[in-house]
Amino acid sequence: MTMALGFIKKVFTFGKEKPAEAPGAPAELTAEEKAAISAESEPRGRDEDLPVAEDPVLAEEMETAGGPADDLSPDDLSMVPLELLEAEAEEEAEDASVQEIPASEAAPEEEPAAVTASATEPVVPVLPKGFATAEARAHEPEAPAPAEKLSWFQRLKAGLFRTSSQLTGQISALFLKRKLDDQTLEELEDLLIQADLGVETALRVTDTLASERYGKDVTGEDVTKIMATEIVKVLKPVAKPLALDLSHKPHVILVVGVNGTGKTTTIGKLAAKLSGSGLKVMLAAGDTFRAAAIEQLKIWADRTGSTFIGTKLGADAAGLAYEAFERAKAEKSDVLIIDTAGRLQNKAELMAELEKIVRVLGKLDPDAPHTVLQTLDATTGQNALQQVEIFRNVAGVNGLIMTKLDGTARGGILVAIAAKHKLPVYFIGVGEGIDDLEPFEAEDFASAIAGIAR
Ligand SMILES: Nc1nc2c(ncn2[C@@H]2O[C@H](COP(=O)(O)OP(=O)(O)OP(=O)(O)O)[C@@H](O)[C@H]2O)c(=O)[nH]1
Repeated sequence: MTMALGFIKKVFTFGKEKPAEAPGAPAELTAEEKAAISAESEPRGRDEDLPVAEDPVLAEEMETAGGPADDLSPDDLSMVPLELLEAEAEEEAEDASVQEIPASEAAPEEEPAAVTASATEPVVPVLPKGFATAEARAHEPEAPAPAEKLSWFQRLKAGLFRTSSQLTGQISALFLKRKLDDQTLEELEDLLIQADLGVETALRVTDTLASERYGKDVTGEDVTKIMATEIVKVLKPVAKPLALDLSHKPHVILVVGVNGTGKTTTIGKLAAKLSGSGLKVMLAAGDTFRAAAIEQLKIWADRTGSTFIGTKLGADAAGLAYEAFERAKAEKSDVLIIDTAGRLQNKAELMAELEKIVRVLGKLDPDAPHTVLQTLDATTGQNALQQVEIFRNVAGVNGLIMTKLDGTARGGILVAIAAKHKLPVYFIGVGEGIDDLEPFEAEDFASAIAGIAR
């Protein structure tokens, strides 16, 4: 209970205190750590420091592992405008000008609340906020204190400032001294689609508005309120805690997504939450494509007190995943999180690798991987919608985490993704720090996009 309370304290004091770490570990990357992960482009040979996994899968299996899932024909795949997506992503990254955040948006500094507990009480793992046991999904700690909530919300609002300021400015201009008619409704629909919210949500907003206010005067504020309400309706069903079935020992989480979307960092943040609540966590470096990714995960394992398993650069990722699962079972780990490569540059290889990982895990437990999480970079806009399409078909993604909602995010796309895919969104990333991962809250997100105070 001491540990559980300790963790709850960390969740409740989010943004106020140093992150949960292994004793003695530094809060930020040290110069050595940064140096260790900086040489990412240089391929290297066998890493003597890392445990090496044998490949339990026959070479011929690998050859037969290619090809898309049933509902994704090769034609579908060739239709995915990959080069276009990548070019778009680069363009978007270049375009993303840094927004100045008003001083009033700054998060206030607060002192963490003191929490005490008896050291003699038995350790009962209580899952962190944002997780639930399979039996009791609703088991969550109490709501955070209002001041803390404000701090977290301000960060999200700052991240979505670009989206909200542009959108609310355009909406106000549109409805300046104009009645609600077909013309304004059409223009509003265009604005909402341009903000990445998707056609479905845009139509929800205009339909509601038309049914309530057609022919009447409306203000920009009226419209943004209705927009926020409709966004909540889309997001609420997908804002769920990540259910862990700890009877699996381990519950296996496979993390997939395009490279650079924040897989490794998110794994580190998840590991911090889970190990901080007393669970035994193992991290497996299944991104064998990049030396820096292996090193980076090892650093996260050290920082979070998790067990690390890696292999040499270029080794078979499925072999590593299989060995990690065997070892996690033997060591009775509660949760095994497997990192993967996300290079979309070679779709066929990526698909073959991900399919093979899923297949070999299934040899040890037909239900594994129990969770397949995809990370999405909030700065990529429309691109993210197609990424979900691809990885859902290839790896059976059953949950999402959106990262980088702290910078110049284009968060509207999460609404379009929720409307289309209806996949649970478990967490959102709001920074590079170890505790910059928050459970996804529909109302907060909708208010931040609509620029509404909460
Ligand atoms: N600002 C911000 N940066 C983030 C967030 N999450 C990850 N990053 C940064 O994004 C960059 C890429 O993150 P990684 O975790 O390496 O991404 P990855 O998907 O594992 O990338 P590969 O290893 O290349 O496949 C790093 O510089 C992270 O620090 C976030 O929520 N906010």
